[in-house]
Amino acid sequence: TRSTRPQRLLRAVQQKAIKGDPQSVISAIDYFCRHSEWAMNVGDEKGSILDSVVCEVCPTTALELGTYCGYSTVRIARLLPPGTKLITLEFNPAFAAVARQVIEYAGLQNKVCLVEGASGDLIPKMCQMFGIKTFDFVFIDHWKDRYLPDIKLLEECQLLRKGSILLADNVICPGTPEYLEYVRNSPHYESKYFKSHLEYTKVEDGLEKSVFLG
Ligand SMILES: C[S@@+](CC[C@H](N)C(=O)[O-])C[C@H]1O[C@@H](n2cnc3c(N)ncnc32)[C@H](O)[C@@H]1O
Ligand SMILES: O=C(c1ccccc1)c1ccc(O)c(O)c1[N+](=O)[O-]
Ligand SMILES: [Mg+2]
Repeated sequence: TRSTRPQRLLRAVQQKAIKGDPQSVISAIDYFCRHSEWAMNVGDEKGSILDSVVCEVCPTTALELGTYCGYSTVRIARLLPPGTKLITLEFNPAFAAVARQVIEYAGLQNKVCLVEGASGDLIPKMCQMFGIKTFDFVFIDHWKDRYLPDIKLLEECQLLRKGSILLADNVICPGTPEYLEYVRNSPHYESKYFKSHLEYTKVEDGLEKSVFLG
């Protein structure tokens, strides 16, 4: 049977990257997506913005909604100091299986906790599962119609604190209009748009960074 795109992406990592070297894993995936097959990773251009926000926040607790093949998971985890954990949620078992191998190839399995399941079910369990009180940083990159309900859920579960940073991918393409309207108009958030491009294309897209004000 034909391989899947995530499986072909994983093979490219295994053939081109150096085991234990996160940057070479990132470069191998970006090369594959530019020259072989487009895939919905945040990519190198928006990835650099993601890197700068992670470095600025220096999170001790971080959450990622939507793992896919683990590209952004590796980007974030490689920047985290020892002792900090990135929790990443993925409800597609086939994608999760590939992501685990990509994360392990990068040597970052001790900084990442990949949980298989739907964000709507797992977010309310973060406290009991991990003893997490609040998240310093949340990267939002799952299906676009879930962005707004899931940040409202994070608020309800009291998983955000004054100063928590939300960084949302694809606010222009494919677009997340309800989410944007909410974080830009709510008195509980201060938002800023980082203009960029849809991964591996010239189409406009960008990231929205929102600070929770409490
Ligand atoms: C765009 S991909 C993630 C890309 C990844 N963040 C990166 O940049 O490398 C979106 C992923 O979110 C997953 N997903 C969508 N809705 C979800 C949900 N409610 N809970 C968990 N995973 C979800 C999809 O299966 C898919 O793998
Ligand atoms: O929705 C798509 C999409 C829509 C149609 C075809 C392929 C992908 C998409 C495109 C770029 C992204 O960065 C991204 O995160 C997603 N996504 O699925 O979450
Ligand atoms: Mg995206």
